[in-house]
Amino acid sequence: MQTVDVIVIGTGSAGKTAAEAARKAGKSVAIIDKRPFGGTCSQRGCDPKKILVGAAEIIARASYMAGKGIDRQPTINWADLMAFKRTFTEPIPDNTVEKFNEQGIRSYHGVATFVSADTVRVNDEEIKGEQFVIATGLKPMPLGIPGEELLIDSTGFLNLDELPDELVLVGGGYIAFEFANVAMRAGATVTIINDTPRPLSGFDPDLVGMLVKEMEAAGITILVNATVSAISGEKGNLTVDYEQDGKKVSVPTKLVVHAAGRVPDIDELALDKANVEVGKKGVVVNAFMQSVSNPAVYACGDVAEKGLPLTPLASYEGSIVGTNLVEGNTKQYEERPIPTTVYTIPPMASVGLTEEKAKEQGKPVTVSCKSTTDWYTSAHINEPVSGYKLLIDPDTDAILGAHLLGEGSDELINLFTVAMVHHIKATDLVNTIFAYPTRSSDLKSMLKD
Ligand SMILES: Cc1cc2nc3c(=O)[nH]c(=O)nc-3n(C[C@H](O)[C@H](O)[C@H](O)COP(=O)(O)OP(=O)(O)OC[C@H]3O[C@@H](n4cnc5c(N)ncnc54)[C@H](O)[C@@H]3O)c2cc1C
Ligand SMILES: NC(=O)c1ccc[n+]([C@@H]2O[C@H](COP(=O)([O-])OP(=O)(O)OC[C@H]3O[C@@H](n4cnc5c(N)ncnc54)[C@H](O)[C@@H]3O)[C@@H](O)[C@H]2O)c1
Repeated sequence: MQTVDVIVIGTGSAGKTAAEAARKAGKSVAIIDKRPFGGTCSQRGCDPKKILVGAAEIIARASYMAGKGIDRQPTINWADLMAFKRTFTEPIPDNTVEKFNEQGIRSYHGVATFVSADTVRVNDEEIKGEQFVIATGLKPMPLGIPGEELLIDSTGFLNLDELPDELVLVGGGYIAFEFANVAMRAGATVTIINDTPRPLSGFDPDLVGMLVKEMEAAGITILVNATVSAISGEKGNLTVDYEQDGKKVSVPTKLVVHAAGRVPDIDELALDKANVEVGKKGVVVNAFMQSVSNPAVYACGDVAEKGLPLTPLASYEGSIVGTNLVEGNTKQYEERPIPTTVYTIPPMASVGLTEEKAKEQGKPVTVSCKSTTDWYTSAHINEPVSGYKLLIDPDTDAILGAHLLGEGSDELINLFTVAMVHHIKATDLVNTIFAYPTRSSDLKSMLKD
């Protein structure tokens, strides 16, 4: 049996970061993954998604300018776009293993399962470790409905060789809204079916309302209060049953995509064998990202019950674990403003407090909310919708929350984040000179409001 100092399960942003830090400090490290090495973001998530969104944005931008100087509308060649996407995703597993080899990290391909508190099995091999890192991410939430096997998940969508001309997305969160825009701009008829009254529930409802209106105007059907209860038929000829306001409805479609949420990927780990406590959102950890029930085990990334399931947080948590593996528990998870963007067309981005949360906390805030569709940054590209909501502390002038909709919001949100993290006041930002005309230069007008 092999024995190492540290066994890392999962080769995504979290696991990789922790493994590399431990190895750099001289620990012997084994890393295991059951899928092609490299994790979700680079192969099945953020990065390939952004390639498809990038193409869809070209279609949208051209459509805004139809009759205003752009004559011929471009179209998406799905097969070519997928081939381009694969030039990014396909080299990742080999490159990842090569990098592990160069660093002296031993890599194992297969499902990892604890057989006891200090031993993990992969295929037929058992590896003994002193410390463990669980970084296994999330998987699509089982829906428990008849015909569930007829759904494809986000990975299936990102690997489609052909895009059918109609499809249904089950769920109304990040994945549904991003994929809906891509598929619609690639020529498909798209329906989003979300069970709650509010899709994209973590974002500001006023901006979500503006986005939904624009996506509907562009041709996407968005159903709310509608719960998918069954899928039937066969590949390419499916029926989706849903219940909306007490009524049962069936819609025919060609493809149904799971976008109804993701849950910790832990079923195969046999965590009970390692005495690792698990909560609803994953492995329960303390501020050091260490299991509260077994100090030899750390968890980071989406699978840890801390922070949002986003790539920058997976790397951040991985670096905390890396330090604590090497130096003992010295680095703690710090709460801080975390920006997030949903890559719809246009994108919507958010950081810090929402208006609802401020009300719940009884916090005095000055709220400004405006449509910016007629501002130059949107008007010069004839963008159909944009807007913002800002929350400022009336006593200290601190920015408490920023919520943005419109082209460039995914970049502008980072400026707000810098201001919040480094305590730059609203007035200081207003007194800064920004390049014009840029979306960042709108920040002054937003804050002066
Ligand atoms: C479609 C999609 C789009 C996304 N877009 C964005 C975005 O734009 N921006 C953003 O910030 N975030 C985005 N995310 C979220 C982001 O991808 C995740 O937050 C991030 O990848 C999490 O990294 P991780 O290291 O925690 O887990 P992962 O990268 O998921 O890695 C976990 C690894 O563990 C492996 N594993 C699981 N169980 C076992 C086992 N028992 N044995 C061996 N190996 C195992 C898996 O195969 C996987 O490779 C997106 C997610 C999806 C699905
Ligand atoms: N841009 C990004 O950063 C990005 C993009 C994609 C995914 N992600 C990450 O991946 C996670 C998962 O994304 P997601 O979109 O699958 O989940 P989500 O949690 O964002 O949204 C799921 C939605 O599906 C609804 N739903 C659940 N069951 C349903 C049913 N039976 N019928 C109809 N609706 C149903 C939920 O109410 C919810 O609105 C996100 O939370 C996010 O952290 C991030």
